[in-house]
Amino acid sequence: MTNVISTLASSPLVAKLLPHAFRGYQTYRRHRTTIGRSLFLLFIVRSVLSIRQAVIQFQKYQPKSTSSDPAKKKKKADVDMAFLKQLQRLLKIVMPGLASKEFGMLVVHSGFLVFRTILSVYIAYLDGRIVSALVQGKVRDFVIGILWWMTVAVPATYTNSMLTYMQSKLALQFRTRLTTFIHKQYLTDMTFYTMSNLDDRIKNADQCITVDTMKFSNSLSELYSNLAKPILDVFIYNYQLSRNVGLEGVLAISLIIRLSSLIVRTYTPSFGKLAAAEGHLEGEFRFRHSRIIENAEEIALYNGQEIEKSVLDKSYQNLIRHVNRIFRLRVPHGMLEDFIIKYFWGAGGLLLCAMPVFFKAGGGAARSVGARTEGFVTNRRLLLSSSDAVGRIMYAYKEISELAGYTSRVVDLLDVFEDVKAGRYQKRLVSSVSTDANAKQLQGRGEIKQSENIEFKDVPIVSPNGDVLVPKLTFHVKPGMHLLIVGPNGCGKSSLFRILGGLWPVYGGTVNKPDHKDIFYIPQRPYLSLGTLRDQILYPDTVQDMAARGVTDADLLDILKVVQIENVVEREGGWDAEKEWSLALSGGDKQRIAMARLFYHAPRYAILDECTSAVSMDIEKIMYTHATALGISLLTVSHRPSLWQYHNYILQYDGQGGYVFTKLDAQKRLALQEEKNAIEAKLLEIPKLEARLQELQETQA
Ligand SMILES: Nc1ncnc2c1ncn2[C@@H]1O[C@H](COP(=O)(O)OP(=O)(O)OP(=O)(O)O)[C@@H](O)[C@H]1O
Repeated sequence: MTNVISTLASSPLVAKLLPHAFRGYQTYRRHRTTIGRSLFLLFIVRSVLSIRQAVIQFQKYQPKSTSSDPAKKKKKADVDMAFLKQLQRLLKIVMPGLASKEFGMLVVHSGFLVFRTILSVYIAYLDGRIVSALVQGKVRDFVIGILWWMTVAVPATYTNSMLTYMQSKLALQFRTRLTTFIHKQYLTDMTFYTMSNLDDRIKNADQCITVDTMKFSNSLSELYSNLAKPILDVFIYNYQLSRNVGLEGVLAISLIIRLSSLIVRTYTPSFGKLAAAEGHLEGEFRFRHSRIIENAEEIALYNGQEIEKSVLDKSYQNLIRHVNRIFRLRVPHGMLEDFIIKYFWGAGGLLLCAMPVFFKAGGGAARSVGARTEGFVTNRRLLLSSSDAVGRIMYAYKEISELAGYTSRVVDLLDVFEDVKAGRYQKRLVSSVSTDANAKQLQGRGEIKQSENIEFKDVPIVSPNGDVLVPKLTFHVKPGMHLLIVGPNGCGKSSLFRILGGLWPVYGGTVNKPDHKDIFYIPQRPYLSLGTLRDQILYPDTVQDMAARGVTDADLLDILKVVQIENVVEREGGWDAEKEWSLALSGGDKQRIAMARLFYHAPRYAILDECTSAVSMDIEKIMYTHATALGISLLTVSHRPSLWQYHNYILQYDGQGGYVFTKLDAQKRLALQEEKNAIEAKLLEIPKLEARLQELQETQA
């Protein structure tokens, strides 16, 4: 090392450069304050520019909104009158009245808040007394002060812990009220179905119900603590301060605080809108994940990982791009906020505390050193607490904005509930709707009447996209009739059942139908609920309903014997076994369980929508003959010719909006069967003809 230095020192280049370097250093020493100042100035200018840029960037950036209404889009999630109205609406739900448990908890919470402020003021005076005793060398006063300090710590720490406890309890209580209310709305009037199938506004109701309500409740409860206490603090501390240092000083500093708060508010990005948009993107991301779990088997068999991964990645990228934007916006905003709250107000506060020392305010200049020290320490503590309180109020603005975001998401959900319950749907319609006739049809409303029989009179079948599948449908089913419904794919066969089940609106004509419990529906992929094996047969009845009907496990086993699946009880571990039944049972097992469910309920009418596609012909025969023997009238959708023999009426769609509803007598049945056989034979010919055509083409080439 020494060698290197001596070699360098003796080098001619260094000898040449050294005088320049020395002169440069001398210049720097002479101007170092100027350089320092310039660098500092540069830093300030750079910071201001970056804040400006962030604000411009924020103004340019508008988070995507789900609403199609431009007026709504503009208003959503801002801290304004609309927000206050929305909040008031939710407050009525989470705190139903002055006699509610939540209001009681709020009063207790407020009591703790007041008590803590009183303790803080006392601690400020105690601090002043202790330091004053120290400065004056009064040992006895000092020790007494310390003992009091330790004594006050007991109620102070208890109050702090209770405040945290009350805040969490309140959040939980709010969430419970809101979730209970939402569940009631969501699971009545088929709202869970209509809002996802007939309306486009909320795509991820699960996210809104689970995450957004939780965030709203936490945010509301936090906000109360973060706002109520500082507001109280500001009043109490400022009152104490004005007594100690004079009202003018407190007024002057309050004015400075007010003006600087205005600056901070002006440059605060709309965190509410950003939080609402983040919630929306989180929901989308989660929804895409849940789709993969739902369709795992199909995706795996298609080997569709790559495409699913790209869909997930894209959704995640959208989310983190947005979150990153929020982070970037927070940097300059945090700087501005910190600068004003901690440094600018801090300097103002020191000036205020110095007033009784340098001037006559509060009789300060004439007092002893001990009294001046006591006054200064007390005032400074009061002031620090006061400025901390004002700071909290300022920070709370950001929290209010975020609360506005969560509020708007929850209120949007409630609005959609109300709308779909009243039959007001918002869905992007397909092009065919633009014709006048279709648009008119969508505005109309048909009649629904209670009846013993099922009867459609001039009822249009219209899909949620506004496609008119059948302009006017007329048919009926009475006890003893068994109706077969046939037609090409997508012509509206299952849609008829959706209208009958009350899922789709009746846009015209009259629908006569019996009570909901008299019509039982079995789809191609039967729904299996969470619960025991027994629950699968009873669904939607409960074990209590089963007992009330006088049905025993032995009766259920007899039903399973009819569909030849009684071994499932032993195989799966008894009636009380609980599993994810949709995974545990095969396609055929599921269809047999669904049939067993039908036999247990034995309704007046059964809708069988391709529900025997996975079982053999023998089982199919048993199912149909047993259902008929139980006196159930069947409405079957099926492409299987083997099923025709069990029906005596047919509703045949032509796929162009037309249909035929007629008796299916033996002759007609035979004719239809022959026609079907002929078509199937022709279809079988097609591959042979294609192969021959290819042979000929190859020979030609
Ligand atoms: N929830 C929905 N939202 C929008 N369109 C729908 C919805 N459900 C069904 N449709 C549309 O309604 C039309 C009729 O559907 P439907 O299920 O009644 O056909 P289908 O005759 O039973 O056909 P398949 O024989 O293939 O089961 C289809 O074009 C379908 O795309």
